[in-house]
Amino acid sequence: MKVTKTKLEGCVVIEPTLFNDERGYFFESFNTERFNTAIGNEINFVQDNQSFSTRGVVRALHFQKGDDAQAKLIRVLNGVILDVVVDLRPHSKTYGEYFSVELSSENKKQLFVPKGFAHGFSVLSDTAEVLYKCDNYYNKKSEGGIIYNDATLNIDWKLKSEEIKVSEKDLILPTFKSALV
Ligand SMILES: Cc1cn([C@H]2C[C@H](O)[C@@H](COP(=O)(O)OP(=O)(O)O[C@H]3O[C@@H](C)C(=O)[C@@H](O)[C@H]3O)O2)c(=O)[nH]c1=O
Repeated sequence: MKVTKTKLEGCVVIEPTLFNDERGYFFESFNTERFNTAIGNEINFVQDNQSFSTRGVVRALHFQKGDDAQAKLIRVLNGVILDVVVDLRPHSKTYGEYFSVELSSENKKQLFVPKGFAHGFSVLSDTAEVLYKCDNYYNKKSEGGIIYNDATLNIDWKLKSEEIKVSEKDLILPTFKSALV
């Protein structure tokens, strides 16, 4: 497996080793030992989430607060997404910066996002199924978020503004500046 660091310390892109033969392909989509070695930390994933979305959907930008903060490992079963993370760690040298990467069923890339980041994605294919592991359980009371089109972050979701579809819940999220005070 190939592990590539990103400009945001702790966020890494993982590309599993693929075994092709006349039947098709095989790969280990997750291996605790290899994963922990790759990121240099011991992560205990406790919840898997799967979502299906159509082109233009933007699910963003989400995080859980305090003790409920979640590290996530994201991959795509079908389709293409632009996965986006924003560094919310106050003492980080990349605080307030974002990183994006295309994850697809074709490239089989996975993005590991440690605690301390907001996460979201846009759907660039007709449909997309996204699967991600979390190292903490969902807690509605701890949910936090930032509006997807925040002017300070200025995220390029690789979609035309008229095709973007956002949930009612996500449309009323605060700005980056007001979310963190
Ligand atoms: C996230 C989550 C939601 N739910 C429920 C709450 C709600 O009724 C329904 C849909 O929830 P949401 O609208 O929050 O789903 P969604 O907008 O897909 O939220 C997810 O977005 C991506 C980008 C993330 O990073 C995730 O952590 C999560 O925040 O599912 C759970 O039961 N468990 C969970 O872990």
